[in-house]
Amino acid sequence: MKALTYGSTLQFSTSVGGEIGSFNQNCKRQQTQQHFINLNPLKLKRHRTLNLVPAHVSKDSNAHDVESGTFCDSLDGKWLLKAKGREVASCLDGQCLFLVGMMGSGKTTVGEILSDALDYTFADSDKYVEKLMGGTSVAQIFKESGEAYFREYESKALQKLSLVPQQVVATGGGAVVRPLNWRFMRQGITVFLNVPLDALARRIAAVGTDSFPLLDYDSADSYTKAFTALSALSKERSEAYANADATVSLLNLAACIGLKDVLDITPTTIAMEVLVQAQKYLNSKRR
Ligand SMILES: Nc1ncnc2c1ncn2[C@@H]1O[C@H](COP(=O)(O)OP(=O)(O)OP(=O)(O)O)[C@@H](O)[C@H]1O
Ligand SMILES: O=C(O)C1=C[C@@H](O)[C@@H](O)[C@H](O)C1
Repeated sequence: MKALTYGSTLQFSTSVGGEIGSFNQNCKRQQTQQHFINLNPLKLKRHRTLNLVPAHVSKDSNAHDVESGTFCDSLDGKWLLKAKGREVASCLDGQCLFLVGMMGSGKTTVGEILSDALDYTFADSDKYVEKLMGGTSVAQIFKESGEAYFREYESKALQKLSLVPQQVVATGGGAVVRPLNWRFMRQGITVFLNVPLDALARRIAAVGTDSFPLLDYDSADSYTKAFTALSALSKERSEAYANADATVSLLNLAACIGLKDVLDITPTTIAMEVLVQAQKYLNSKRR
C-alpha cells in the first residue's frame, strides 16, 4: 500500500497515460505519469495521508498494481471518486449523463455510484417505463404487448428523463437503436459501457435469463443461450453504441490495471473511468 500526502492538490503517479485515474488509454505498464486532482472543492484538512489501495489483490497482483493507485471501494477510493465527481460536475454544467450499453453491462450499478459522485439524481429508464405502465415489469410488457409497444414507452421515458437536469440515467440496453431516442439523449452526454460479450453472458448466466425477455431462448444452458442472443444483438447494435460521446472499454481497463477478468473490475473503478472519459469529451468540445 502506498501512502501519499497532499496539500490542496493531490498528486499521484500511475503506470498509464491519460489524466487522473485514466487507465483506459495508451496503456503501457512501464511508463509512469503524474496525475493531479483538485481537492479544493472538498474543503478537507491539509496534510491528511491518503492511501490508494489496489482494487484487487489476486495472485496476479504485484507491487506495481499497488503503486499504480488503482481505485477500489475503500473509503479513499470513494473519496477520490467524489473529488473527481465535483470536478466533472462543474464541466457538465447541469447536463445529464446517459449510460448506454448492452443489458447487464452495469449501467444501473455504475450509474448509482456516479450519481452520488456527481451529486446528481439517478434514474433507470426501464424502471421509469415500469412506473408508466403501473408497475408491470419489463419482462411482462414484452410478453403481453410485444417489443414494439415497450419501445414506444421507452422513448416516452427517455423524453421525460431528458428534461430533468443533473441526472444520471441508466438506459435500457436497446435504447440506442431508435434515432428518436438519440434526440433525447443528446440533451446530455452519453457514455457507452463496452463489456465483452463473454463476460456479459457469464454475468447474466449467473443471475439467470428470466428477467431478460430478449434472451429468453428455450434451448441450451444459460451461458450459451445468453452468449448466442447477446452476439446477435451486439452485431445489430454496435454501430449505434459507437454514437456515444465517450466509451469506457472494460477490456482496456482490465488490461491497464492488470486484471485478467473484466468481471473483477469494481463498479467504483468503472465509475471513475466514466468520469475521466466524460471529462475528456467535454474538454475536447470546449477546444
Ligand atoms: N462491476 C461490477 N462488479 C460486479 N458486479 C456487477 C458489476 N457491474 C454490474 N454488476 C452486476 O451485474 C448485474 C447487471 O448489472 P446492472 O443491472 O447494473 O446492468 P444494466 O446494464 O443496468 O442492465 P439492464 O440493461 O438489464 O438494466 C447485476 O447483478 C449487478 O449487481
Ligand atoms: O437490450 C435490450 O433490448 C433490453 C435491455 C433491458 O434493459 C430492457 O430494456 C429490455 O429487457 C430490453
